[in-house]
Amino acid sequence: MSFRPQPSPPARPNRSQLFGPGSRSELFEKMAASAADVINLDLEDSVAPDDKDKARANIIAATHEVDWGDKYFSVRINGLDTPHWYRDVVDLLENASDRLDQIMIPMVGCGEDIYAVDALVTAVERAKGRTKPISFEVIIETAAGLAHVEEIAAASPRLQAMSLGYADFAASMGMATTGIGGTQANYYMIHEGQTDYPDPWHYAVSAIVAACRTHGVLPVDGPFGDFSDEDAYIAHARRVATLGMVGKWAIHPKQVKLANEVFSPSEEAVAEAREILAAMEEAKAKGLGATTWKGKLIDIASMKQAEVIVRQAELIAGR
Ligand SMILES: C[C@@H](C(=O)SCCNC(=O)CCNC(=O)[C@H](O)C(C)(C)COP(=O)(O)OP(=O)(O)OC[C@H]1O[C@@H](n2cnc3c(N)ncnc32)[C@H](O)[C@@H]1OP(=O)(O)O)[C@H](O)C(=O)O
Ligand SMILES: [Mg+2]
Repeated sequence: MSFRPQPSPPARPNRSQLFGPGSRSELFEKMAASAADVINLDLEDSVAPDDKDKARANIIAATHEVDWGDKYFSVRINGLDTPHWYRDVVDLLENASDRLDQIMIPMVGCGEDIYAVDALVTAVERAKGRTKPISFEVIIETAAGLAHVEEIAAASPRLQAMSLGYADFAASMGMATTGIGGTQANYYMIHEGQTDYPDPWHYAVSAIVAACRTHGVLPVDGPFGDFSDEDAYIAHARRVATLGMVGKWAIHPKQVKLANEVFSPSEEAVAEAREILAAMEEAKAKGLGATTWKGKLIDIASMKQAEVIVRQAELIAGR
């Protein structure tokens, strides 16, 4: 370990983030009744330009009128290259209730983007005497965002989570696909007559996870567009969970259950993790730093791996 310890991310469940357009207020009660850990009401791409004012008003009303239970409540504002974002921030911070937990900033390209939003949020919080600080989530969905991912992860103490936005990311990178996440038919290898479909998103996912883990931010996987294909959603979610992501977006309510299942450690995994911890405690008591468990090497690093699983299970049990 470096002399600088790795900070822990916020201790709250973030397995599933259910999205809904701010312009479709008829969905809000259904979203509140869902099993999602996080709610993302949208002011950005799922809201037409002429509907932005109405969507803001709907969301502000929803912070006062809808019972969101213990869900983390987040609103996606418009990008900093639009004329909409400052009004999103000012209207929300001046008029939303304290139920507003988070602002999600899309299309971030550098640390200064976060600085700009932070300055505006801080000014409105002070002016209005808001005592509960608003947290941030950012979306990495441009080439610049990925190139500056670590600077972005370090940009503000408000930052709690970072997502990968597959559609805009693919467009920004000039990727030859219209798919939103998942396997890409043209990204394949052939070996001895067998076709294999590697993961074209692997680098971006791993870069985001590394930046997040370095700065104590939750790494979250973005949308999977084909909401009719549950098996493909699960496959993608399992892959990114293996790489360190803690949760995934749901752009349709049926994806919430899938995300919650994939990002909750199984009973078997938790039992094994506890066994590893117990075996290592026994080894340590004998003055050993490594031992054998089920015919395999385990050591201090195995304890850290096991602790990740046990911590995640405990967080979810408290949900
Ligand atoms: C890609 C980039 C993104 O920005 S993704 C995030 C932004 N997108 C959204 O917010 C879209 C969210 N989803 C929807 O708007 C809808 O789910 C839909 C358009 C995808 C489908 O809506 P539809 O009403 O046609 O769906 P049905 O299958 O008929 O609904 C069944 C049932 O569920 C209710 N419902 C639908 N959606 C939601 C929801 N989001 N939350 C809660 N409930 C929902 C619906 O009303 C029906 O209810 P019932 O009638 O059975 O009572 C990204 O930035 C990038 O770059 O990658
Ligand atoms: Mg996007």
